Amino acid sequence: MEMGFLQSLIRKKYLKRKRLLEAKIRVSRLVFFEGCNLAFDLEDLLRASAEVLGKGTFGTTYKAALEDANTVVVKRLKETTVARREFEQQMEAVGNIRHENVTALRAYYYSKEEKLMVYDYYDHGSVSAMLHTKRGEDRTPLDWETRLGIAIGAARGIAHIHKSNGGKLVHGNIKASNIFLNSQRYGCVSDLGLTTLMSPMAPPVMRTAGYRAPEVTDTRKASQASDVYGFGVLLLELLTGKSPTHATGGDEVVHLVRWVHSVVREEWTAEVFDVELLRYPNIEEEMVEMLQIGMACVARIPDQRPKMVDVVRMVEGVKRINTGRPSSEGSTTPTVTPPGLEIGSSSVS
Ligand SMILES: Nc1ncnc2c1ncn2[C@@H]1O[C@H](COP(=O)(O)OP(=O)(O)OP(=O)(O)O)[C@@H](O)[C@H]1O
Repeated sequence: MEMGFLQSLIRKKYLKRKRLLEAKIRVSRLVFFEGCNLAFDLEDLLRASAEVLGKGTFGTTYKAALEDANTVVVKRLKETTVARREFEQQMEAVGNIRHENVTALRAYYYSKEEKLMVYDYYDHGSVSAMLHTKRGEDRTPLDWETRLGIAIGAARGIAHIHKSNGGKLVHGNIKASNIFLNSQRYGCVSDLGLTTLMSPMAPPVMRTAGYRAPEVTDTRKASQASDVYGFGVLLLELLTGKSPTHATGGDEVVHLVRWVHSVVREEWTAEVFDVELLRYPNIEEEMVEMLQIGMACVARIPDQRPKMVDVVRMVEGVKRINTGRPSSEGSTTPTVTPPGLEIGSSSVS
């Protein structure tokens, strides 16, 4: 539904405080990051016609069409008690990351009442939408090349995040709705660093729960190892075409990681793969290799998961199988073969 951005900001509980909010919001300014060639101020943003893209863990996300014809995405964060200094520090850490596989944070806004983050808009939608929208209907399937590009790009983006800010940065919310396609059709990771600011105390919603590493469910503390787990679930999602948590027809909710384990243990490995992928010739070996990497990333014990920098080499190696390109200079790609995943058991008929 189209509506003025200001209109959406002040509806419901903000209605009463409309005048106060309008006055206060004009005092603070949008803070832009270097290299951002967008030129607008808060007034423009408030005047823009906005469409709600969705409500997520940390707030509501809008697509805002500015009067200068630029379209941006504005994330309006839920109420949080986080102090200005802490918020600004985290925004600086995130906003200064410039990498082709990480969505650039263009600007942010902080006031006591409002916290906004401004990103580029991706008009193809998220990987989640590409994989799951209109299944069973007439749709163009996400081909294997694109899925490989998503995996490689996302891995590179996460690895870059992990070495940023003195190696201390954690994404904290890896999932398909936070991955987009960049102009080279490689994965691009969005929405980083918010868990640090706003650890959600409420139980995670179902669509987030499937990506959560087991240790995060107890401690609520995301880490680089839990990002690796989330990436592993993303790989399994790309391979199976199934959501991280999905219904089987009855009331039962199935977790993708458990489902993949059980299928691989009890049936042919080939049964796990997305039927939409079966039309592409000669990709079986690559899919099995990718499955092995995914399974290694979702190891239950955090210390047993590979580091993201190694995962990058592994997923890049998968692409080389088909292209026949030599592996990178003396690459020491670790090989991982979880039990029951021998290539011989993967006959796709
Ligand atoms: N830059 C963007 N361009 C296009 N669509 C976006 C962009 N950022 C987010 N979206 C989409 O907007 C919707 C809402 O996003 P939001 O990040 O608020 O929630 P989420 O991804 O579902 O959950 P979470 O808050 O846990 O990340 C999602 O469908 C997401 O894919």
